[in-house]
Amino acid sequence: MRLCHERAFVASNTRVAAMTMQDIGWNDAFEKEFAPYYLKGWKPARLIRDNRITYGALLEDGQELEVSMSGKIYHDAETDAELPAVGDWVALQVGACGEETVIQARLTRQSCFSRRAAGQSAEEQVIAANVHIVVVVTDAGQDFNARRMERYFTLIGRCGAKAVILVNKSDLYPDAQNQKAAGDIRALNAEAEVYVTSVENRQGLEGLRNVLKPGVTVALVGSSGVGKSALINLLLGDEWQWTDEVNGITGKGRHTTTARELLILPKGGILIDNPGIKEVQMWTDEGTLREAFSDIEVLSRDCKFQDCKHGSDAGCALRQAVEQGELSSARLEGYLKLDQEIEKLRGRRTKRQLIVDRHARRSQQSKARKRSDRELARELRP
Ligand SMILES: Nc1nc2c(ncn2[C@@H]2O[C@H](COP(=O)(O)OP(=O)(O)OP(=O)(O)O)[C@@H](O)[C@H]2O)c(=O)[nH]1
Ligand SMILES: [Zn+2]
Repeated sequence: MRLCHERAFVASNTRVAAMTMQDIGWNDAFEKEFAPYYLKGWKPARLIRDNRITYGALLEDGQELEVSMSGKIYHDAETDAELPAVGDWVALQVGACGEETVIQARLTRQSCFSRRAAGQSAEEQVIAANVHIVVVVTDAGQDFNARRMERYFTLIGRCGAKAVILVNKSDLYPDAQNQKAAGDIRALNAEAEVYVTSVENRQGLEGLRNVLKPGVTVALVGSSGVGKSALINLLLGDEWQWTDEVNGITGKGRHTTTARELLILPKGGILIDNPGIKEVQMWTDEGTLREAFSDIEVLSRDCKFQDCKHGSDAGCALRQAVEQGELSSARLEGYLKLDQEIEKLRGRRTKRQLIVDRHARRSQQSKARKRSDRELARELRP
């Protein structure tokens, strides 16, 4: 079968063209889940671009296809979060000449990096699916914000990914300032890998390079202007110079931050770049909140009253810890604010659930009505 709308993904970059499914994130669990789809003649592919109506999908043979969702996938999804997203593995029914290639199924996500959608919606927004590592880029100056970092950690923890933090632009700040920022970040999350880097001077990047291995999917996030694009260009650029094939990966030369993209790095690793994320909004649950602030949770057991609001309540252990310098007041404020936010989120989620339930009931009723109409019509048929 010849494919019409296929585009060579990496036409003359032999190193990437020789990649395997594992190089782009495939593993045994996906293989097992895919078994019934092989029987239908469907092909596995990873979504590398979200064009809203269509998606870019990368197939085993290195071909990139423009694909669309089947009606079933669209209608079965109760929330946007269930729709295919960049990083998802899907089953494609590849169209013959002139026919569309259609996503017939989405494989179970092994992890999912998501946030609450902007605006009033309580709906989860998937940033990237099947992510192993989230790299947060920040700097020790203007961008540094421990509260925001806490939020990143909450989201990353919920996703089950490893956190790698780059305190970038180190060439612009005194070493002590860079080290202090890195130390503050480590204090928030002992498991995070924190590196002081200068993309400009190509310094401090060994740690990141070490986690970028074939098959490992990395999502790159951070405020605007912290150096994400510069970093991507560096990671891709090295190899581009090697291969003399500057347009090999994106087909348009240097990486541009216009759409969500999944990039296969020439030296191994899969990078998902999310230019859209200016500020991480929370999509989380109480459990994750408690985990992120487990030290405060433990402290609060010493509050005199079990329902202590940690405000002006008498005998508040948290306030006392702040007074004694054992807990930073900013961190306590962050904790209290997150709590409020989750309350609000829960309210919106309940409301949304009601709407979904009502909708489901209505469509059940209308289906039942249609069924009984059909039965009646059949009975009345001469
Ligand atoms: N001095 C210095 N400048 C850097 C460094 N890394 C990046 N820059 C510069 O900072 C500016 C912004 O970097 P970008 O890579 O465009 O930032 P970004 O995170 O991709 O920003 P968005 O695309 O808006 O999300 C550019 O002029 C970079 O050259 C660094 O380590 N040191
Ligand atoms: Zn208290």
